[in-house]
Amino acid sequence: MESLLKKYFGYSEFRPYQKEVINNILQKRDCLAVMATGSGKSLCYQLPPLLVDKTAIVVSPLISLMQDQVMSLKQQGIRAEYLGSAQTDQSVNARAQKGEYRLLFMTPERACSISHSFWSKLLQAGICLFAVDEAHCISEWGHDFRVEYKQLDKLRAILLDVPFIGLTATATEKVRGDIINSLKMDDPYIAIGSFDRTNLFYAVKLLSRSSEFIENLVDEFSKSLGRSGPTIIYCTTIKDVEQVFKVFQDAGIKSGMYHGQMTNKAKQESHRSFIRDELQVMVATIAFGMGIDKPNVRQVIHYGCPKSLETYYQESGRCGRDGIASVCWLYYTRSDFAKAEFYCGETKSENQRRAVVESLMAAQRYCTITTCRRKFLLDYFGETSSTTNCGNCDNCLGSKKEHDVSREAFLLMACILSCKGSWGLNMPTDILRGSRAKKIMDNQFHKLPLHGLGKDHSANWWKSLAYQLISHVYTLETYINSFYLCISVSTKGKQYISSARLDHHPPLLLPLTSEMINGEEDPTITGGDLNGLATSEHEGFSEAESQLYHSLLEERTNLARRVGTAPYAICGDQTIKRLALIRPSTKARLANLDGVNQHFLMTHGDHFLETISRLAKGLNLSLDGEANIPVPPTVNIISKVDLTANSQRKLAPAKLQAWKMWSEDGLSIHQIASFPGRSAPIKPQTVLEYLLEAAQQGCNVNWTRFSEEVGLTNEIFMDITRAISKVGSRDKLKPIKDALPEEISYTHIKTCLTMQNCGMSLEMAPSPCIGTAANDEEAPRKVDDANSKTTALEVGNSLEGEMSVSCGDGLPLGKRQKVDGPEQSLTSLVIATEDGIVDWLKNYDDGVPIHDILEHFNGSGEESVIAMLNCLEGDFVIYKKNNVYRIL
Ligand SMILES: Nc1ncnc2c1ncn2[C@@H]1O[C@H](COP(=O)(O)OP(=O)(O)OP(=O)(O)O)[C@@H](O)[C@H]1O
Repeated sequence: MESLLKKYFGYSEFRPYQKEVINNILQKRDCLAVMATGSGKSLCYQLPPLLVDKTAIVVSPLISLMQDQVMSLKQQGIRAEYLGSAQTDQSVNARAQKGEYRLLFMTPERACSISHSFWSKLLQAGICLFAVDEAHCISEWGHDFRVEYKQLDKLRAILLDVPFIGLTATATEKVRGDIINSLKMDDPYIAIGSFDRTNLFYAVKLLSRSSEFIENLVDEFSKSLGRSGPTIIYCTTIKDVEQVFKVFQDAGIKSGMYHGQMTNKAKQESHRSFIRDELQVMVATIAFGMGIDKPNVRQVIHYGCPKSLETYYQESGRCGRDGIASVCWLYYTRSDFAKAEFYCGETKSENQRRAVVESLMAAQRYCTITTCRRKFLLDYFGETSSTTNCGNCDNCLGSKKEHDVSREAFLLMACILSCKGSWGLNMPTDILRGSRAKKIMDNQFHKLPLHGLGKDHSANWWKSLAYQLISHVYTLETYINSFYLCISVSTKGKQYISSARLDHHPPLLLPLTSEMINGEEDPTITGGDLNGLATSEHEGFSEAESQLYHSLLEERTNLARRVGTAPYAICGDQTIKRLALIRPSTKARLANLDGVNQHFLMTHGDHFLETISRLAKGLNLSLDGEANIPVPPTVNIISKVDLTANSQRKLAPAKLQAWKMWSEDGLSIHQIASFPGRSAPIKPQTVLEYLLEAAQQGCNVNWTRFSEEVGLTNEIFMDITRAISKVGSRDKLKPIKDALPEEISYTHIKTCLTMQNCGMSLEMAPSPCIGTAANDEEAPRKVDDANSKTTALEVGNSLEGEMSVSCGDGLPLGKRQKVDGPEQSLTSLVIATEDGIVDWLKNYDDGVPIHDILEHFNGSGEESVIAMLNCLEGDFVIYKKNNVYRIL
């Protein structure tokens, strides 16, 4: 499963719940996935068809959404299409029913009207799942109810044995129940992921709806231009869209607009330009809601509070779907909350009306709280969050000091209680401000002792206080007759009142909102907060890397234009970030990056490698920077010096020091162990291990000298080689030791294995050293092998001049790997070839670490095996995850 994830999507790991959902789908179980926007729900229905080679049907509410998904999937080398009126290719229908597409998208209307014969043919070809995307549209309790979604249950009777999958980012418990019932799901597997979009910064501000505000917004945006990334500005009315769009356009900012009164063609053009990064800003109504699949939107600004908290979560969730830090600003006016009646206009049932009103109230709360906004959102969606300070919203970051508002809170709550009956917030506010309006006089409220006691604060100040009291549950706001908000004092509030008197109140500390401090709605905007975004996106970049990142983004845009697709469909911003940070120089390194899939590598790999190399040179940046993922050295021919230098960097200081003392200073193992400069002597065995590891890592070792020191004779070397052959494995030392005479020690075995690991064949085996610790110049003795056909010494003799052998010595492969005659079977040396590696890796689903691969292919040198692995990786035949190689 992981292999296909890497091959098609470029990712090396599943995100939470993806694997579980996929496994359940494969077992044909219905599933409901409620996972945050941008959490990777799509993958749950995209991967199964590739795993089982059947078609996945995906029902999606909007043509534009389907078109974008199909475009991206095609860029990933996946056969995908959509059925619908906008489909211009006449052959799609016929090909679809033959099962030619792995993913087939359609609207709910289309799904319900498709002929029986289409379904039966496609069923014959194979349907692996029926996914309902944006499944909350099925529920009257959802914020986006669509009648046509309700019809989908009809398909259960046709698509027998096909698992149904509901996917949504926003579903309260009620909505979840509705989805399950409506789709007639049978004991579904339910995955409820976190709603927390940790990369999003949330902020809210009360605004004064004025041209001054919009101009300020444009100013602020212009300051961060070029760094702020694609932005959506959502407006609540078409009039606002047109006004905001005009100001942005007049300021020379590449902007587009999108609303329901535009022609389809104009909407499509606007949408297309935005996803192709031709526009910096899209000013839109909710019509540009879930239809936008662009993962690199960096800011979502709401000019006016949306009609529900679900809508806000969904729209703000368009931002930063690729996981990069992004910003969501909401500017609201109080009049936004007086629209309940308007929003209920099209509702059909009392249930729907209540749902609409409750969601609007929740949105209002979200705007007016002074506590953590993230926590509020999470609580609303039923997720318990332990933190009260997320550190990534305006309320958590702002230094809102608490003030004692006991007197004012007492007055307001006492006034609400005195009014009795069901009044909105205006009534107690007006009473406190000393109003003598008709409604006050008619109700005799001017005679209340509290009348006029709150003159020193504006009406808005009192309303803000009221919202604070609501969010701290001293007061409550409830709807009467669905639309009219009525304020009352909660039990907690009543307890407070009873503990206080007119002239003495226990302290009540609450943070003041900006409008309580500034007095009025504020036409200024955020004061540089939009700028903050640009910095966070470039976290971890040096100046030059940031330049490279932007040039690569530009390169991707140009490439996308040539190919006729959206830049994000070529690869995500995260991938471009990795490219700018790591700057791979070879295909293997490129393949190893998260986000790089086979299609990208094959289609654009060379182009990006060449671009990175050229741009990095111009910016004086080295290639192959430090990656989080360790990358094997791409060695074809590496000189001894290079390799040793490399290895030295990898060795721990103590080991490196031991190796230097032994090889450069000529000290013996014993001398090193008890070297006077050492704070405490170490065991000779430890020194020996250090030296063997240094050799494994590529440091030059004079094996003649080493063998002399450890008493490894030629006979012993041969005996060990034979024992390994008999045992059939090099994995464990004990069985090898048991197969040998007593006098042959573990040290001998380890030395012999290390020599083999270092690519030494018998041919290269240092002859005199394997003699009897005599001198190196001594003529080689002839040692009979078990079959007494030929001798190691005779073969080894020919290389006598190369007694000092380094691993990774750059010797021609053939020369190093050659093992003559019977020695080959005798020693079980396995020579690496690309096919051989692939065949062998096929046996290990969980992959094999490099160490084991080298150990298995003991007939080849480390660098040649790594070079082969690199080639295979670059060709997307194998891939590496957590330093383990697997077949793709
Ligand atoms: N396992 C993964 N590793 C890394 N990135 C992933 C993984 N799965 C998905 N993604 C990426 O996450 C981003 C969001 O994924 P996706 O579009 O599936 O989100 P979604 O949950 O369907 O969001 P929405 O509710 O907005 O439709 C995409 O860029 C996708 O490529």
